[in-house]
Amino acid sequence: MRQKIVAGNWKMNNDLAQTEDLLGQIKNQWQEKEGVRVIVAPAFTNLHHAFESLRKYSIDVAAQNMNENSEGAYTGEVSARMLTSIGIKTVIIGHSERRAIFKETDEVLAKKVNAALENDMEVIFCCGEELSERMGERHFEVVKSQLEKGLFQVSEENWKKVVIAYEPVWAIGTGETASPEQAQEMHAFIRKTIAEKFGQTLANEVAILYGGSVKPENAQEIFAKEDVDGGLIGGASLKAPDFLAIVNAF
Ligand SMILES: O=C(CO)COP(=O)(O)O
Repeated sequence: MRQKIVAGNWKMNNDLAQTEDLLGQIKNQWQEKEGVRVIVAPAFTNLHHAFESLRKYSIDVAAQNMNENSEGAYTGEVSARMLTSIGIKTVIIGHSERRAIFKETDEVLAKKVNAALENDMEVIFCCGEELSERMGERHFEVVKSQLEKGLFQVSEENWKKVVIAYEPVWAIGTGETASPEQAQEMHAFIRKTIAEKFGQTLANEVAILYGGSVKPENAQEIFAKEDVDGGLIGGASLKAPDFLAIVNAF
């Protein structure tokens, strides 16, 4: 469903005490911002704590990854059912770090998306090109292919549970953001690509977030763009004042 979203991807940061501390700061300074949905994604070990801690707040908790299988001999992995059993209903799938470091292919990501949706979870599906691909003017082609191979198997009915995050790899953790115009251009392209396959009405209903060095200083001009429905925030989501300033940038 199209909505404004600010999601914090904490990545592999924060042990339990640090998680308690950051959540405490967020809660202390929390003022619900009408029309903006806020999500935090701590590491697996802290999901249960975060979910319980935020129960009385309108802040959702997401996982950063999950395995595509339902159960079995997959040492070290976590299934959709394990997540839903502790209240987690949203999962980030296909982050560029998962693709690059953990070699997750489009095919595996498609299976993860299906497994999440079968378990009635919401998916935040990440896509985005690397610097060499942008320099070679292949960025549209790359993102289209990621969407087609990883996401376009989703039934029309299930699109309600899909959020897309466009995260150009060259802008992640580098301090370099895509310009608001570059973000808008790609977001419009993503919406057009969805419209071509599933129709404009459905495409208009999909929330598309931007991620990559979003900070309080640049959030407002990025979020002001027509096809940008919010942000997936890395580094700045680890500091409560910065994260909440980004929420308030809407
Ligand atoms: O990868 C990101 C969010 O998923 C973005 O990270 P940064 O905001 O640290 O660039």
